[in-house]
Amino acid sequence: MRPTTSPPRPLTGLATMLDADSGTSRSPHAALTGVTIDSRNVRRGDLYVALPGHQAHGAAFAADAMAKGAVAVLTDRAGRGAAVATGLPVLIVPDPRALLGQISSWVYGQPAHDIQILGVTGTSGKSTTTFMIEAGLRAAGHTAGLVGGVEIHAGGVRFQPTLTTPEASELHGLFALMREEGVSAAVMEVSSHALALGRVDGIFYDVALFTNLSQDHLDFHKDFDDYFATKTRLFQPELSRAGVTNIDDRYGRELLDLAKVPMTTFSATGDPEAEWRALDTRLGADGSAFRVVGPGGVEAEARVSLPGPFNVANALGAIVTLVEAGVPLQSAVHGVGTLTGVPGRMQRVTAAGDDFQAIVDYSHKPGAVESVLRSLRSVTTGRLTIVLGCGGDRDKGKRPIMGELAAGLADVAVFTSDNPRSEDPLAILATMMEGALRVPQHDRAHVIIEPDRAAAIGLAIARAGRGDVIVVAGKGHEQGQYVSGEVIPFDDREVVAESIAARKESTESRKH
Ligand SMILES: CC(=O)N[C@H]1[C@@H](OP(=O)(O)OP(=O)(O)OC[C@H]2O[C@@H](n3ccc(=O)[nH]c3=O)[C@H](O)[C@@H]2O)O[C@H](CO)[C@@H](O)[C@@H]1O[C@H](C)C(=O)N[C@@H](C)C(=O)N[C@H](CCC(=O)O)C(=O)O
Repeated sequence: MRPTTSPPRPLTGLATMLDADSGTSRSPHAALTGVTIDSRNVRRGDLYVALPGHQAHGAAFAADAMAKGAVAVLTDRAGRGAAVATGLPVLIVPDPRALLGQISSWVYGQPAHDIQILGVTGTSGKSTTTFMIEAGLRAAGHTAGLVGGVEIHAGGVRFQPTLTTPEASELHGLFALMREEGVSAAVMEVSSHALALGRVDGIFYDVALFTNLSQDHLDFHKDFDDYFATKTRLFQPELSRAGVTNIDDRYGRELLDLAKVPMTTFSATGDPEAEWRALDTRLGADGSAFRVVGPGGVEAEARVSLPGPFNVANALGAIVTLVEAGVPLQSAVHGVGTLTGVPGRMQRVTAAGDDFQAIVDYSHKPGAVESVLRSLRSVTTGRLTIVLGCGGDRDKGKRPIMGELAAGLADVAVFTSDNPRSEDPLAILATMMEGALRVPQHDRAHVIIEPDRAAAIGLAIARAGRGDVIVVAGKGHEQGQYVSGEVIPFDDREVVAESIAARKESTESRKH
């Protein structure tokens, strides 16, 4: 699979004549075949949209965009000078980002109108649920598409994304690519950044799903209320036809009062108030079985091949979303049950014969860390070890919470670096330790501080005993570590596999 900062594009954009008069343009008309906000990704025929940013103004790259073949520039007053200097046709508007979705949709020939689109929002479970929904769409005979933080599937084209929800210019290009690939229905993760920044403008969701909400992204949102309010925007008639919500989650229940589209409720704990419920749930180490009961007494036997109660909630949310989108219940249940794994989500790295389990998981938020530890506890016969860190230059409030959860729920907690960015890793770990110390000593995990992530993983694997479960949390499918402005190649799954091999080698050499 191709990792990319420059995603594949549709073969054909809609060549459209743009009337623009910059006063200095060489040509008053330009044929547009694409849109991009990043000069590094410009293709011949693109409209380059120069946006103001945190580091720079996009207009600073307008000349670069022109050299790569951009045929016009859309920007704001601040970007005018540099944009006009290119000699290209220039459009000046007060807020170019506010137009990005509609313009991109128009340039690519409104591809999102030709595809049934389902959206998934919430703090945890978005990626796994989108993979489940995609499997259900396929089971119902759709050529399916998927857009999310782990992978993008546009029919036969698959690649790795840079954002959970792409910018609007990229997103409409993706839907155009999907249309070319014959995709009839697609599911996508909708992040709160996307809703706040208008990345999904010009998209209409047939059904939108809310999974749950817990503390995250407070570096971007003013406070938790702002984070929740942003999520609720998806459930307004401008963006979606219908919604599905998890009423086991406090915010999923509150959403019922805030949504302005018809909502369907579900509960994985069998709450009688929910329209759809999971009953007789049987949790197992490799997955769970449960009975889905819906309105009018409809029911089906469901199976999810991913462990933990949170995957029962993900599966039920996926099934209800599929049914609301017109997929027959039996196809939805069958499709969801066929999913056997999502890269970097509770991904087992140890082999069947190993006497301990090593799992890599993307959990990097308090809610996710808590549910991963609670569900792994139920399948651990030995000690439960977690290796985790907290990102630098991001939501600092979650650091002590993560430290407290790890120290309170695991037997061994190894605190290590996870994208320290510009911060001192030891300073981040010290704040996590403050949280760990809130746990009374007799209940507290054995806490080890090792800022070198590879050494931390190696240490956890070397100490593993029979029946132990080691979860390496935070990175999941990601393949880099952000350190002081650089991305250093790092894949937890590879490092875990290498540590297991090193452990085997040292056991063998001790035998001889
Ligand atoms: C912190 C943040 O949100 N940054 C976003 C922001 O970057 P910025 O303001 O720093 O941009 P900048 O570097 O100043 O550049 C200004 C403009 O010049 C353009 N540029 C820049 C350099 C160049 O050579 N050529 C060029 O054209 C840039 O594309 C940009 O439009 O504007 C960019 C484009 O407008 C975004 O892509 C970028 O998202 C970054 C990559 C990011 O990491 N965002 C994260 C936080 C995010 O969106 N996360 C969510 C949620 C994840 C989840 O919960 O799963 C997501 O949906 O992924």
